[in-house]
Amino acid sequence: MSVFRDLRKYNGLLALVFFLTLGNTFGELFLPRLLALIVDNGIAVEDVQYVLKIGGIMLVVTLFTIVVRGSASYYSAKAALAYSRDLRKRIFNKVNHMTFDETEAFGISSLITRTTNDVGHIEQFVLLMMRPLLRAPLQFIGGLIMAYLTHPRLTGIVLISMPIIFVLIYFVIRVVIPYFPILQKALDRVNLLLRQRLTGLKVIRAFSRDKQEEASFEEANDEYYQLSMKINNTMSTVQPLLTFVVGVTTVIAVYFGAQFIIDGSMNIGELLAFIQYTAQVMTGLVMLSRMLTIIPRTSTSIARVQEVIEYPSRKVGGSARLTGSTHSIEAKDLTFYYPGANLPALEKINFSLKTGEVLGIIGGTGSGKSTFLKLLMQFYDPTEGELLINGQQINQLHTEDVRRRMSYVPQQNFFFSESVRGNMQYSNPDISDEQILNDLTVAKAREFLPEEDTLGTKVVRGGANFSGGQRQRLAITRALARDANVYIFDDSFSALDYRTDYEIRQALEDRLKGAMTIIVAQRVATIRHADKILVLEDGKVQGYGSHDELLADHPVYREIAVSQGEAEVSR
Ligand SMILES: Nc1ncnc2c1ncn2[C@@H]1O[C@H](COP(=O)(O)OP(=O)(O)OP(=O)(O)O)[C@@H](O)[C@H]1O
Repeated sequence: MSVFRDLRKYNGLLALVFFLTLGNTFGELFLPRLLALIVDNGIAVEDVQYVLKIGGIMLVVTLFTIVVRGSASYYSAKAALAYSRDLRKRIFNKVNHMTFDETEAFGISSLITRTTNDVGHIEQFVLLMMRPLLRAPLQFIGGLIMAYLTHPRLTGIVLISMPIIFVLIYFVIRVVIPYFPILQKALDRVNLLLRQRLTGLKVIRAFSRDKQEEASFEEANDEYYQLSMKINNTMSTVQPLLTFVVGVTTVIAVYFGAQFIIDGSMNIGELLAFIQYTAQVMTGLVMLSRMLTIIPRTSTSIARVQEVIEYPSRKVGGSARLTGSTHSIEAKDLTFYYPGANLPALEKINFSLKTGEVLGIIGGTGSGKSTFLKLLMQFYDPTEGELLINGQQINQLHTEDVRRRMSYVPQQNFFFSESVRGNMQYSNPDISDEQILNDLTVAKAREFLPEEDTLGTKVVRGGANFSGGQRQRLAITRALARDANVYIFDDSFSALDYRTDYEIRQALEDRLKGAMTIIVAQRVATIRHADKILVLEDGKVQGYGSHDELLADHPVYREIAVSQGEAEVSR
């Protein structure tokens, strides 16, 4: 199973744990034998020297057993924890390269549960496999052999209780197995609701949905509790039943052992040792039963983790490398369908853009503007037609080369809870303070930041300590911080007042002279000075040209411009 692939790295530790556990079990099997010798050959004949000698050996064996058991426990924990760390990393790396829709298909909350809770279950299993799984059969078989060597006939009598234990375990496992997948799904839902509560806080408050959210959470949480209780109740019946069987077996051993002592075929010391071996055999069985009950839970978790790490993630882009800078972008009948969609989100788009030019994209909601940007940044490959970068088909180019030359301001801004400087360094780790201050000035972000320690100003996660317009200006600064060939602004001026919008665009024009600029907007004012404007509607190009050309030739554009008071031709 590929989930366990990383365990191979710890073969050395596993071997060490194996030998330590072997030593531990042999030590434990040896002790009752020594006890029998002390009782029968020492105490019974009042030989103090013999008692002291065997007592000394018992002490050494006990110390040895303690040391090897402690070491086995330490090294097995070390291997299991290192393994689960590697597994979490593997899942993270896999998720890190998934596309948006792939992540959504799993569900973000489920991916979190799989990385934490499910990996935790597998870690527990690995820990159990290393020691108890070896110790249990060794104790069981070793105990049986030693009991047989002590008294074969009594061993035969004791063995009668074994099938009862197997039947018990079998029934419990059959009952609980179907509950585990449902239990993990219930936990996914608890996580989903919690996540929704934390990220959708404002919406929940604004619509006064706190009570409903609490009710939904309580319902999901209770479902998880009920399922856990059902599993727990079934599992917890095993332990007392097993203890009962073990107790009865011991009584049987003592009863028949006493008969054998009377008829002279057994000594008292041998009976004492025999009882201890019986206890070891039973402990081995109880341990095995616990592991068997953990298997269904683990197999559910293994399946869930395996599903992520073996997911055939859609590969975007190709292996061709881009050399030099990106100097032209061109679309020829570019068409795109989202996976599983019947209608295209973009249909037969044509345009071309060169260094130094600005492309404006305008269109109503859902017209395909963001989709076009996603194709450009290789979040998806085009379905039909061509999207060319420096004349090369984008789906043949390496994503790293394509994205490295682009800088992007998304529609929904996200910031890390770090200083302004830290957030800017996210797009360019080598940027100097002076450059950041310069870019803050271009994006008119400096004016709302304190003069003292401007770059050390704390940004709360998501940028929650700034207004919508301020966040847009910080996001523009972050995009400028990167030394790119293509700057993309996805509706990045929408929260700005007209004057600030205008001033920033003026400053950007100068700053981005040597690059390509793509501005997506709903406002004509934001894109009217672009060299070319693409007018999109329902994924199709309704018009393509400069502001003046479009005003003259395209009724849709003219309509939008008139409605926004931007119908006069450029000065
Ligand atoms: N991940 C997705 N899976 C399936 N369909 C999608 C996905 N994202 C967007 N769409 C669909 O593609 C079409 C274009 O969406 P897009 O986000 O590109 O619009 P937009 O012009 O950017 O709109 P807005 O201005 O509202 O952001 C819409 O009909 C939308 O429902």
